[in-house]
Amino acid sequence: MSDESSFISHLQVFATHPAARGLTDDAASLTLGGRTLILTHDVIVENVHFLPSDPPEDIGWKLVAVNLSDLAAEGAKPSGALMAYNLSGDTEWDRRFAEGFGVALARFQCPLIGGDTVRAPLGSARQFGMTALGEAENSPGRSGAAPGDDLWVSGTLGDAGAGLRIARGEISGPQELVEAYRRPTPQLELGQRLAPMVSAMMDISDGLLIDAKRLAEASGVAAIVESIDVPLSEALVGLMGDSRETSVAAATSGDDYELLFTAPRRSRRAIETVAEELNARIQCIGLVEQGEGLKFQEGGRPLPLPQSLGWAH
Ligand SMILES: Nc1ncnc2c1ncn2[C@@H]1O[C@H](COP(=O)(O)OP(=O)(O)OP(=O)(O)O)[C@@H](O)[C@H]1O
Ligand SMILES: Cc1ncc(C[n+]2csc(CCOP(=O)(O)O)c2C)c(N)n1
Ligand SMILES: [Mg+2]
Repeated sequence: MSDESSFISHLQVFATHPAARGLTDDAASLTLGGRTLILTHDVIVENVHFLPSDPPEDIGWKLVAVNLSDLAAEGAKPSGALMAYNLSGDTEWDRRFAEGFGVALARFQCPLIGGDTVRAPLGSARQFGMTALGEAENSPGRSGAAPGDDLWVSGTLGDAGAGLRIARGEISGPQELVEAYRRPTPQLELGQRLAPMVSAMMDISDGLLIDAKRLAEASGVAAIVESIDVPLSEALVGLMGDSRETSVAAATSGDDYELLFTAPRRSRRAIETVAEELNARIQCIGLVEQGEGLKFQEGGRPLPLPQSLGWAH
């Protein structure tokens, strides 16, 4: 168990309010006066979530995107954001961060409604927090996947993981992949449209395999992931080749901020129609079975699970 999951399990003992949903979901779901408020809070830290060399505008954008991605997973429409800022000691850097933060809020129609600003000790790592609030009529959660359901994913995976390696100078490759790392797009509209059709949904922040395992655990089922069906972009295939290694890296690198969801087979057509209407890419990458845990396969034949299924703090 990672330090992160062990710490969350200490909190789970007393987070018994129904809104906490056992701390197993992407966001809290608080019912107030007959309406459902979805709440999430994410922090991003220098050298953990972003690089010191990333443009400050992109870091501001990323803070918004990673939070709104948790709202997307709950099918919520953003209502507002609160932001926690540590002054960096460089006023131009701070201005550029605010610019990117504002551009992202405008793009995803999420008003800034408050926050807090402090000065951190000189030389400490930059870190920023945001609370996002949204409203949802249906918020699927992770616990409703049932045997026989299809397992779906939106977008392409692994682009941000490769982009991070390019940004770090470990490999050279197209800027498009670096952009996927620096400027993820939360799938808000897709999440809102899919929410009434799916049995479970979450966003992929830590990696397809680790997140699929979490979804399966929350639902008390087994998830089967087919490596051949892991959606890869042309840019990624062009750089890394269309191999098992590329699919495994794409399924474990994280930072994708795409949606992972399950739905009964009878909903296939309706799901594809929504994706077509939104011009969104979706791919059926496996299925849900009775049992527990995660199974990884290639062309139907079992593959050993990679040593690391994804990111854990
Ligand atoms: N310090 C904390 N206090 C209260 N709840 C927490 C804390 N840290 C995590 N949680 C809760 O634990 C659950 C899992 O948190 P986590 O940040 O891993 O969310 P996630 O959606 O799986 O990942 P991501 O935020 O990357 O999308 C969530 O319900 C979250 O609200
Ligand atoms: C500089 C740098 N090194 C590594 C990574 C990879 N990474 C860090 S946290 C995370 C999961 C999402 O975070 P959380 O679980 O906190 O929401 C991933 C995939 C990165 N983004 N930047
Ligand atoms: Mg999440």
